[in-house]
Amino acid sequence: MTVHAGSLTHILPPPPIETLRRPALFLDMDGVLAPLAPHPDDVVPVARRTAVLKQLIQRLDGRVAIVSGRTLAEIDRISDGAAQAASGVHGLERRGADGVSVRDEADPAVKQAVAAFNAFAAERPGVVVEDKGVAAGLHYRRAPDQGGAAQALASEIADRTGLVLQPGSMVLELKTPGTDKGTAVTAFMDQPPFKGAFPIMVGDDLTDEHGFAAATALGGFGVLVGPPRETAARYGLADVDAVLDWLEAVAASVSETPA
Ligand SMILES: O=P(O)(O)OC[C@H]1O[C@H](O[C@H]2O[C@H](CO)[C@@H](O)[C@H](O)[C@H]2O)[C@H](O)[C@@H](O)[C@@H]1O
Repeated sequence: MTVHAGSLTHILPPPPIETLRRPALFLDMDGVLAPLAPHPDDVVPVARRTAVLKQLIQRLDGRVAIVSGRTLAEIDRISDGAAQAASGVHGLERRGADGVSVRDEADPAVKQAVAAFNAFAAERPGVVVEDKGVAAGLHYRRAPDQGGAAQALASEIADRTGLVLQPGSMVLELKTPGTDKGTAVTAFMDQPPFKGAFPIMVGDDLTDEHGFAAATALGGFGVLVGPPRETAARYGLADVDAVLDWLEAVAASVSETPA
């Protein structure tokens, strides 16, 4: 899917709460449900996040999915197992509300990418490699001066192997081709309990633009978390605390809405 981000010249308004009818929530993890941290392992379960996820899943009859670049195992670790429906590694891993998981077959070139990333990181303190099986991540948040060299390496591997280069927040990922967060949202919306509901994608990264576009195409909207930028999202929230406040308000409002 091609993402056409709209032009943005103003701060986006917060998403509505009381007027939502049968919402389906698609929630990004890092930068949305959890604040960014120096290392991926630094992100740990938090009681407030786990509680609101459980409450929403119950009150929305299961229409809540975490849609992340992390693996399903990482999503489960950070959310304390609260989320049944989830998509990991930008749509390459998917688990429905029924608990059934599928994972795309890894492109064999991912192993080459992991080896090249490990060799790169071995000589550069602070650079972290994440092996996600179907994708490889090269993190330079703790070594920002290595961003240019990391970009050159990842681009060269992508050009040579056909892996998809996915830039993120101080990370470069090389993915098995075929999916993104938009395909994940679309696939969820074709299945119970999401089918026929009003899709809302909440995200912060460029990777989330695919989810915003998919939610919009299916009659819903996107919510951009963080500073204004060119985006396909219609609404905005300032930060993780504002996201959790909004989710708690949605949960409270749903509990008051007659079935
Ligand atoms: O789609 P998301 O849920 O936003 O996941 C995107 C990536 O998140 C993780 O990396 C990012 O968060 C780390 C912890 O805050 C941070 O240290 C790193 O710099 C960020 O890029 C995760 O490690 C990746 O696998 C995800 O793709």
